[in-house]
Amino acid sequence: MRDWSILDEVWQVIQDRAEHPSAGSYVSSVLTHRKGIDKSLEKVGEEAVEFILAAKNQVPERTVSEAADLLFHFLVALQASGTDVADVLDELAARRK
Ligand SMILES: N=c1c2ncn([C@@H]3O[C@H](COP(=O)(O)OP(=O)(O)OP(=O)(O)O)[C@@H](O)[C@H]3O)c2ncn1[C@@H]1O[C@H](COP(=O)(O)O)[C@@H](O)[C@H]1O
Repeated sequence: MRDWSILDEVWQVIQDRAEHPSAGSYVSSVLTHRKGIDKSLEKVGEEAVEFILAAKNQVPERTVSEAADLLFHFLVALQASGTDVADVLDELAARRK
């Protein structure tokens, strides 16, 4: 099984964009959007719907692509909400039986 380090890598770059916004960065454009946090929350909603449709219609390649979009936008939204992904992982770990 592939390890999950790519999620950590993407999370780190999102932190970096939040601390040092840069022109030409998509993440920066979302985090500094005039709509504020609503922009990233809208993206999570859109990508969730696209993922659901792809999975429901059993289109494997599209399901993978939409799942990646959803994970990415979810991480951006966590940052926008001031939530540390480490707290989310701790919460999951605490639920292990
Ligand atoms: N994983 C992603 C990723 N997935 C999707 N996207 C971008 O998300 C945007 C959303 O596209 P859509 O078609 O959903 O919508 P749109 O209408 O074009 O854009 P919106 O106005 O709705 O946001 C596209 O511009 C994609 O390029 C991503 N942009 C960045 N990343 C990661 O974030 C890192 C930092 O990116 P920058 O901040 O751009 O340097 C990259 O190295 C990647 O690892």
